[in-house]
Amino acid sequence: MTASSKKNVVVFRELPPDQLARLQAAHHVVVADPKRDLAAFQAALPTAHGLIGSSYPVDAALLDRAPQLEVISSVSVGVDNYALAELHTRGIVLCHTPGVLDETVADTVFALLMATSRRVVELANLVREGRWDKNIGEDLFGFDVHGKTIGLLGFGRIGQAIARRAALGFGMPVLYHARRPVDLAAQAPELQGHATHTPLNDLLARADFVVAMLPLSDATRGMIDAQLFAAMKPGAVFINGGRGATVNEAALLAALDSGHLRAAGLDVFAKEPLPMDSALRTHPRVTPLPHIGSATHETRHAMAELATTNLLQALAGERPAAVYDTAAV
Ligand SMILES: NC(=O)c1ccc[n+]([C@@H]2O[C@H](COP(=O)([O-])OP(=O)(O)OC[C@H]3O[C@@H](n4cnc5c(N)ncnc54)[C@H](O)[C@@H]3O)[C@@H](O)[C@H]2O)c1
Ligand SMILES: O=C(O)[C@H](O)CO
Repeated sequence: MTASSKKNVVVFRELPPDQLARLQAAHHVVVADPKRDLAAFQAALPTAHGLIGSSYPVDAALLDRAPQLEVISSVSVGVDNYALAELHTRGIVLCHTPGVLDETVADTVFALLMATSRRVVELANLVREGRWDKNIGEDLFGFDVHGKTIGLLGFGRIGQAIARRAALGFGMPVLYHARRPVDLAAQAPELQGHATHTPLNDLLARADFVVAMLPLSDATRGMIDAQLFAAMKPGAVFINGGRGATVNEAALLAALDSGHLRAAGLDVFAKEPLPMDSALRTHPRVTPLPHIGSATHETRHAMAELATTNLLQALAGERPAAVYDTAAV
């Protein structure tokens, strides 16, 4: 890399040292997290050719401050933080991290299935708090996971990884709702005979576990509302591993409080971190997690590595490994 071909990169969320070093070897790098030092971040934008980071909204006003921007590399698979149409209009490439986190996020979702149905957190607290003074009674029994029907809202990369665990590990029939049926023979032959594309209301009426693994878009914002909760089987468990804003949280609380839903396991919320006054934080039948779907050492490193590769490729004028098609929105 010659001095003249070096470009200006702004790292707006911490990267592992080895990935930061890859960027620094090739380009001029400024590390500026807008949540810690907004002024430093904004000062770096006018000359930035590339941005890399996550969990920060990139809107038209921010893009106006960055007239030289060529590429944004998100260290996430979800792209709901980015003004997609603006990026398309301005010819700015958007990269993300599909694939490398599928199995880890599916593990997290399964942890929520197990925790909600077997009351893991509630019963661990009983032991911790010194309340295990006799054998537990039926009032604290759980609900089997194996053999139950799972209904997936969203059957993409991660939805299919959840389906593999459910069908092949736990003997669960899989129903799914997606924008279009998946060609299982070509894309997921191991799920042939196990997973069925199902009309939404039919899925909701039959599933013991309804698992949302949807991206957030204009079409999915607030999609899981009072009507959908009412259509779920009485006693169903609801799990959300996609994005919080796909759910109407007041409607979810009402479905829990009426006893219609057995429990909910949530990794994502409409507002994150979850506000202290949210009833979801302390509800006895909600297992809340702090958006940890992909949060293992191995997977977060793999995401950072892919995002760094994407950025380096784009700045070198090559097609990055994982480009998000902003024209498709
Ligand atoms: N909790 C976490 O930490 C975590 C981690 C990774 C991803 N996610 C979220 O999960 C989402 C899904 O990731 P993926 O890699 O599986 O994506 P994907 O693009 O492979 O799959 C998305 C699925 O949703 C379906 N879908 C999209 N819009 C729909 C609509 N309007 N109605 C019905 N179905 C619709 C698609 O048909 C597809 O089946 C991400 O966009 C991200 O928001 C969360
Ligand atoms: O979209 C993703 O990759 C996860 O939600 C982490 O932000």
